[in-house]
Amino acid sequence: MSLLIYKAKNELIHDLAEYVIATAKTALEQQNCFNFVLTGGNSPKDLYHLLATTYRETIDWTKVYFFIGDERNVPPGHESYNGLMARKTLLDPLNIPAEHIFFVDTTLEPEQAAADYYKAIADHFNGSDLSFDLILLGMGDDAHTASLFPGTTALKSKEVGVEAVYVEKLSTYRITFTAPLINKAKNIAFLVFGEAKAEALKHVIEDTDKNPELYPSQLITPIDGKLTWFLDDEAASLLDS
Ligand SMILES: O=C(O)[C@H](O)[C@@H](O)[C@H](O)[C@H](O)COP(=O)(O)O
Repeated sequence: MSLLIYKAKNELIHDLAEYVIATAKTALEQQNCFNFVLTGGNSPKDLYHLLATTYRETIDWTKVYFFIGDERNVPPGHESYNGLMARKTLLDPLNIPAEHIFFVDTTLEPEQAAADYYKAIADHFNGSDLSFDLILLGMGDDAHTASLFPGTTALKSKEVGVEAVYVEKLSTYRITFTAPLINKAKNIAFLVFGEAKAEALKHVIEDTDKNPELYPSQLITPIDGKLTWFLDDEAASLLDS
C-alpha cells in the first residue's frame, strides 16, 4: 500500500525534508549509516537545498552514503549530469567526502559504466542485502522513472542491478537502476510536481489493469518497503479524491 501526500509545493517540500530526515534518523539508529539514493531532474532541487541549509544540523551527514538512481550518458562535468546537480545543491554545501559519494563513471562506455557502478554498489553493501534505506524518484510526463522509459528493454529486466539502456526517444544511452533493485528498498519516495504530469500520474496510480510498458512507474512496487508519493496539487489534480 502506498501513501499519498499532496499539497501546495512550498509546504510539500518541507514535508519531504522532514520525511528524509526522519528516515535517516531511523537508519542511523538501527545501523549507524544511511544509504540514500538521489534522483536527478529538476524536482528535487528545492529539497536538496533545504536539506543542505535549514536541515543541515539535524543529522550526522558524515554517516550518509549517497547514490544516484540513474545517470545520463554525458561527461561528469556536463550540465546534464545528474551527479553535478546533486553536488551543487546538496553534496558540496554539506562537504560530503568523495568516499561517501557513489556516482556513475560516464567516462566509460555505457555498458561498462553500468557494470562498474553496480559493482561499486555491491562492494559497498559487502555481501549484505542490496536494500537502500531511501530511494528518491522523479517521474516524467510519460510516466518514466529513473531511466526506465516506456518501450525500453530495461523495463523487462528481472535482474537486481544497474543497466545501460538505449532510449530511442532521446537518441542516447542512459544508465539506470532496474526496477527489481529499486523495489528492494526499505523506503521509496516519488516527487511529482506540475500539471503536465497529472494525466500520467492518474494512470500510474489509479489504473487497475497495469501497463508498465506504457507507464513504467507502475513497476515500482517495493517488496517489503514503504512507498510514499509526494505530489503537489497540480500533479494530483486528476486523481480521484
Ligand atoms: O535523469 C533524470 O532526469 C531523472 O532521473 C528522471 O527520471 C527524472 O526524475 C524525471 O525525468 C522527472 O524530471 P523532472 O524532475 O525534471 O520533472
